[in-house]
Amino acid sequence: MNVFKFGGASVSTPERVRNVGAILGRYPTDTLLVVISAMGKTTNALEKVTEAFFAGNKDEALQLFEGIKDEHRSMAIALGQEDTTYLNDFFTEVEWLLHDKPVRDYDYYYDQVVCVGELLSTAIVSRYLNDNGVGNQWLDVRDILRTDDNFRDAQIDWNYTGQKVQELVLPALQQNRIVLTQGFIGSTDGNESTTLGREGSDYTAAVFANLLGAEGQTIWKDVQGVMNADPKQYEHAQWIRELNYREVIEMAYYGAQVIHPKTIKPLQNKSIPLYVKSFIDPAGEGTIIHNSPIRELPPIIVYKRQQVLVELATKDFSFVGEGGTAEVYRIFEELKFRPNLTQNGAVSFLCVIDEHPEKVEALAHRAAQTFDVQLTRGLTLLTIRHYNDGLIGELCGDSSIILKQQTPETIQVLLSSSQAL
Ligand SMILES: Nc1ncnc2c1ncn2[C@@H]1O[C@H](COP(=O)(O)OP(=O)(O)O)[C@@H](O)[C@H]1O
Ligand SMILES: N[C@@H](CC(=O)OP(=O)(O)O)C(=O)O
Repeated sequence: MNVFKFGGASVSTPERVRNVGAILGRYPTDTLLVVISAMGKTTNALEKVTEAFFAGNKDEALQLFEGIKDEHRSMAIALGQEDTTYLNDFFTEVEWLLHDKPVRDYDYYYDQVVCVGELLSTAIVSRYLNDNGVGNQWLDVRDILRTDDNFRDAQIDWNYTGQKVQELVLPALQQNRIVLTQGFIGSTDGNESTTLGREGSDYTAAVFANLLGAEGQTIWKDVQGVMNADPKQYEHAQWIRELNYREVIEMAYYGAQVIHPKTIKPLQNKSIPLYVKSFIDPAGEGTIIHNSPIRELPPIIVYKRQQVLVELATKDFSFVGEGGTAEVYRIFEELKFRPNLTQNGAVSFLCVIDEHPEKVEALAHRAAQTFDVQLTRGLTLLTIRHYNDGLIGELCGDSSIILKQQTPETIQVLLSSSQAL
């Protein structure tokens, strides 16, 4: 039994959906749980619908949603489906909500609207596959994956979900060999939809791999495998044949956008190998990620752009100390926000955070009760694991270094110019 995950890029066009069929055709006897994300950039488009609705712009929200409906209908038609009425139930679920006035918080509405992206993509792909000789059963993951009601960052109830996997997923796999379901979404015990955090479909796949005791999980992407840097940001990026869980969890933690950081733990806990393979070249070797030590790794490079340096200084020249540091972390916890880098001084505390305007403002506002606060925006945080001096010089280029932190394994450099490579 294997778990496959197809991301938004792999189902973004009719050709790519057909390609998913061709990839599944390469595994004619395997039992496969297939987790799929929303098509292309649908999640971003649904976020815009939620924003308009919550801002009270009902007509705009409905109009934006009309565009999403059209795109999905066109996709279904391009895949040879004459009757697209089976999509209407999903559309209606969202439209009912958009006709109301918002009375609950933003995150709740976000999850109720955004979850439809995954429901639509899996419904369309499942039907296409069934029509074209790849028999499969579609499951609504919200009947299986139970979470708490921490909307937009819902936490999984592993016991309940494990029971449902036994009751619903295993029999479906035994009967139909291929089961298709949604990544990224779940549901509370009150049947409210939830989401697991952006790019959370990798994590969904890992949760199922863990609960099913899968032989392996494969993530199908538009790259050859995991590279030592994002090839869109660094032209000399090299493919890495083999990695271990520890290395990947560190890469993801520092911001490498290739695998969702939560994905590794459920796999590591059951020693399930993770394969990252190319949906463009499915016969290619890809990358295998497992538990064993890897002897030689190239430098691994991660850029995080749009960073903000927050300088907190005590107002009366007293030490920051344990109390001040604890206060800063309390604020981070309240805001559900994590610093990418921190540095303690005697009377100051520095942190580097993502440019998330509302959270940055809230952080500055809360911290100003205790500290003098200064913000510097538009910075780039460069992290290199297994670094060497030549590479640091090359990557920092002409940018000035504002902050540096170094261990024998990892160096992090905050650069003044977002023009840095
Ligand atoms: N270290 C890396 N190795 C490979 N790809 C990376 C890496 N870091 C970032 N990426 C980016 O990840 C992209 C694929 O991920 P993504 O677009 O999120 O796929 P999907 O949403 O379909 O799962 C690649 O096109 C590449 O630009
Ligand atoms: N559709 C969700 C979940 C996801 O994981 O997508 P992708 O696999 O395309 O990164 C998102 O865009 O956040």
